[in-house]
Order: sequence, then C-alpha cells, then structure tokens
Amino acid sequence: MPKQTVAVIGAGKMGELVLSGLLRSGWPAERLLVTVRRAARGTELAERYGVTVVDNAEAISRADILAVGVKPQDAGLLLDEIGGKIPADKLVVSLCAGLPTSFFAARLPEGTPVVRVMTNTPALVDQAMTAISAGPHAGGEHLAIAEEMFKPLGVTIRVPESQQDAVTALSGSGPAYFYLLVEAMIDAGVLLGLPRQVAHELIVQTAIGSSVMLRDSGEHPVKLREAVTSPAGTTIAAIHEMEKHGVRAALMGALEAARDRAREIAAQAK
Ligand SMILES: NC(=O)C1=CN([C@@H]2O[C@H](COP(=O)(O)OP(=O)(O)OC[C@H]3O[C@@H](n4cnc5c(N)ncnc54)[C@H](O)[C@@H]3O)[C@@H](O)[C@H]2O)C=CC1
Ligand SMILES: O=C(O)[C@@H]1CCC=N1
Repeated sequence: MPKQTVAVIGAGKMGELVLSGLLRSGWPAERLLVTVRRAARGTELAERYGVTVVDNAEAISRADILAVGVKPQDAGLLLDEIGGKIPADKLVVSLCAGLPTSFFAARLPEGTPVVRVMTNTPALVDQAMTAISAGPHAGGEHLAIAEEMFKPLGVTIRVPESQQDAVTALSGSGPAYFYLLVEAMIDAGVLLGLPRQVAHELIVQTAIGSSVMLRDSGEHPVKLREAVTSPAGTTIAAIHEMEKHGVRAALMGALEAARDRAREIAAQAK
C-alpha cells in the first residue's frame, strides 16, 4: 500500500484522470486530496471518488506529493499563492504542458524536487502514455515515485526534459489527432452512403485492430501498410490521394506547431 499522500492541485480533467487511475490501482482514497476552484466541483469529486477536498494551504501541509493539474496559464498565480510555503521535502509533480521545471523551481524553496510529467487522456482506460523527466533536485527516487503513480495508468517512459515539448506534441496532444482522423473517416463513410452508426463501428474497430497490431506484431508500420496495399488495388488509390494532398507533410507541420505552441506557452507564462 502506498504510504504517501498525493494532493491533486487543480483537479480538472487531467487531475480527475490521475485521481481515478490512482484509485483503480489501489491507492487508498484516504491518501488522496484534491483542491479545486469551484465548490460544486469539489463536492462532485468527493461524492464520486471518496477523496478529501481541501484548500491549497492544507494540501501542501498534508500531502507528500503535489501533482499540479492547473492550466499552464494558471500555474504562476498558483505558485504566487503557495510556492514559497511548500516545504522543500515535498515532491512537486507538474502535469502542465510547456512549463519547464525551472519555472517551478524559481517559485519554490531551494531544494524542492520537481518532476515533469506528460500523460494523456487514454489514462481513463489505463492506456496512457506518460513521459517523465527529472527537474531540479529530483533524483531516481523521485522518478520512481512518479512511475509508481503513472505506471498503473498505462505505459511510462523516462525522457530528458529537453524532449518534453516534442513529447507533448506527439503523445500529449496525440489522442486528439487520432479522434480527428476517426471522425473524418466516419464522415467519409457517410459520404459513401453508409449509415453513420455502421461507419462508426467499422472505423473504430479498424482503429483498434490496427493499433493492437502495431503494438503486438513488432512490425514496422511501413510493412503493415504494405501488406494491405495490393498492386492496382483500392488502398493504393486512397494513398495516392493522401500523398497528393500532402497528408504526411501536414502531420509533420501540425506536430511542429504543437511543439512550438508548448514553447510559446512557456515563454508567455508569468
Ligand atoms: N487535457 C489533456 O489532454 C492534457 C492536459 N495536460 C495538462 O494538464 C493540465 C490540466 O489540463 P486540463 O485538465 O485539461 O484542464 P482543466 O481546466 O480541466 O483543469 C484545471 C483545473 O485547475 C483548477 N484550478 C485552476 N487554478 C487553481 C487554483 N489556484 N487552485 C485550485 N484549482 C485551480 C481549475 O478550476 C480546473 O478545474 C494543463 O496544465 C495541461 O497542459 C497534459 C496532458 C494532456
Ligand atoms: O492542448 C493542450 O494544451 C493539452 C496539453 C497536451 C494535451 N492537451
């Protein structure tokens, strides 16, 4: 049983995913605290998960691990409120996109360990991809604590912090790209005359089947795609259209824009 108490500071969408994942993994509810801005949100979380709602000051005194789940744009204000009062033996785990750990360290007492984590929404079904980086004063034991929190929610990987903006562009935002592709292909099915529900079922199961093959076959995606692509067949006709429209370049540009946006968020953070 984990001995440490986690406080999710700013339990919105990601905070709730982390909270529910920790509970599913057996983290006891009495070792979980949450802070919120709206009282109604606190009541909802307390009723749904049996966790304790506290204010930020109580969270920093009672918890061992402070998981910061506020929007990056709100982190500065939060740290103005509590940063200087956080005892240096607490571990700060940032879930925030873009913000470097140095942003936290500059607003925390000297010596406070900070770990930066980028997870994603498939945490809801224990299929998250979580990348973990050590910031100032964080050693192996702190990375291990973050892994203990996030491993039950899916897969974890350690990366240097310098890679976190790219990670955010790939796996943090990644689910949205897949949902958009699925949405577009369902619409294509409707264009081809299929009932929407049928198109939905066909594409969702195809996405799941393809994903499981990608994970479990050990094959390179090129090989998997080639196996579907018959000479003068249907697939190559579709791929020809995609190449004409620059789908690969569009994806590269899109992920580059996401990485750049993470950098911009950091530059604008106060
Ligand atoms: N939504 C996503 O897919 C992902 C989000 N993230 C990161 O997770 C963080 C949270 O994102 P979401 O959950 O989507 O946002 P959200 O807006 O749903 O949650 C943030 C919560 O923090 C609360 N909050 C703000 N200031 C507070 C304060 N001073 N004290 C207490 N509570 C406060 C807000 O009321 C809100 O409920 C962001 O930093 C984001 O970059 C990271 C990976 C994926
Ligand atoms: O869109 C965002 O900024 C957040 C970070 C990664 C996923 N969602």
